[in-house]
Amino acid sequence: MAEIIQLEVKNGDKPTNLSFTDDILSFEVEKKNFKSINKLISIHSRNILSVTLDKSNDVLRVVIEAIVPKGKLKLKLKTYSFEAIDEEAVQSWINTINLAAYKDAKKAKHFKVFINPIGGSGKANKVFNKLVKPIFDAAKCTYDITMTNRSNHAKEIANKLDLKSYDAIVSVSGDGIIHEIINGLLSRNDAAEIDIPIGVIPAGTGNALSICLLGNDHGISVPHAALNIIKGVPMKIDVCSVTQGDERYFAFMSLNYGILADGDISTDHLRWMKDFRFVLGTVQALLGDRNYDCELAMKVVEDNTERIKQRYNNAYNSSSPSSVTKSKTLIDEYGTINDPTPQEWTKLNGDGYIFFASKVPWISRNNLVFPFALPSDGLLDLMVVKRDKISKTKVANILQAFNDASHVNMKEVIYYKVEALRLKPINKENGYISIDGERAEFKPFQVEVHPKLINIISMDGKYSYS
Ligand SMILES: Nc1ncnc2c1ncn2[C@@H]1O[C@H](COP(=O)(O)OP(=O)(O)OP(=O)(O)O)[C@@H](O)[C@H]1O
Repeated sequence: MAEIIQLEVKNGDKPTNLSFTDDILSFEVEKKNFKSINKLISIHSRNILSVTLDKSNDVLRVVIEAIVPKGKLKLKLKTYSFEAIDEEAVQSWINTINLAAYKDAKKAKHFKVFINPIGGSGKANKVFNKLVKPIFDAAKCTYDITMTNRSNHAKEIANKLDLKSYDAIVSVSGDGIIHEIINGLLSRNDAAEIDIPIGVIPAGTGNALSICLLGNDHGISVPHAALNIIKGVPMKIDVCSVTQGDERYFAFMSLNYGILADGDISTDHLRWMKDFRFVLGTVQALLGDRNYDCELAMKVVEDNTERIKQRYNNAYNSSSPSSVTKSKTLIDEYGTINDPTPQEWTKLNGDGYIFFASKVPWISRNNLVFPFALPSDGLLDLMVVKRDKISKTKVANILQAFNDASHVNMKEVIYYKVEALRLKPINKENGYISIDGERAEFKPFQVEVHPKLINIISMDGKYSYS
């Protein structure tokens, strides 16, 4: 039986116990508006931000700051305070609980925070002050804030930042600022030695990385994301280098050509329509019978959707990580495909509807397009839907199926695991190419995956697929 670590305290005049067992802290508090009725509070150690001893006003108090569930999906910050009886016992109890609460993660981290004031339709600053700041303060974390004042501002600062002064760089915006931070870090002279992790607060319109880290339900929840930054440990992710003409830059999410890129980028001016703009843009592209003829060359490691699925199942279903330490090694153990034997550049010429390569499983909320994407297998997942013998209705069905990833069972959807690819649109002067969700120049591009270049903060040490 697990050891119960108990501390006797007083709640008002009444003696009571704070007990900790099996990673759960539990105690009784009076029910609001019902003085004589108690309710049991149970808090998992990962939700405890800090336990401290308050000696002000000549009374010794144990103060517990925690993030507790509010309804099914939300979390809220709560403070509990009890009068301590024995100073020596309380100090040793507090040390034990704080150790259990943080495990491998560093306590009281110091962050460099970037807030994009135009991110998420101008809400990012309010999101930080109202939701993130109280949680960081309760966890005794400190921070220097930069409000970005132009495009590439975060990139320029990340490029020159004294990285030794911080435990993590935190982005309070959408995926665009994360893209900038990664590009700033990887264009430094000391890029090869960088190990500072990036923490993600979803405060933009596109928050795909946060959804990948925390799942479809929690990925846009700011308290979940703040907790993940406080309690998480670095998780390595692959980054792609993209060459377009003379330019070279880095992408951490996706490269997209075809109706999905058109649907996203061509409707950028219709942001007020929220998610509906993607539907509208994609339908327009479908009905407009646009042509996506291209030359696609790739270094294929795996070209059979069934085998790709099997490898994914081996990676994620054969072991269910129960702690941060165990899950941290899961990616290293299973994330790399054994004996990759890349074929020569395979060429796939022709017209199609979708040419979409990604390092991340979710491209947006409710769109699990790449359920086999792994953070650090050194490979890009490429999805191709060819035009041959496929109706427009079928294409619409495929798009709808992204919701529950059932498109992977449709024979028209082909997946490849590739180390590198080159895409050259043909018979077309203008069109849309989207890289990390932003419009890129309409030019041929070449992509290569670099394994484990960047660290992202994660509590679970893996992406979420649900
Ligand atoms: N003060 C600023 N004014 C204008 N643009 C800015 C400013 N600060 C940052 N940016 C730019 O805003 C872009 C969008 O940021 P980000 O993607 O993080 O937020 P978002 O709300 O998700 O935006 P989007 O809707 O474009 O995805 C970034 O690429 C960045 O270059």
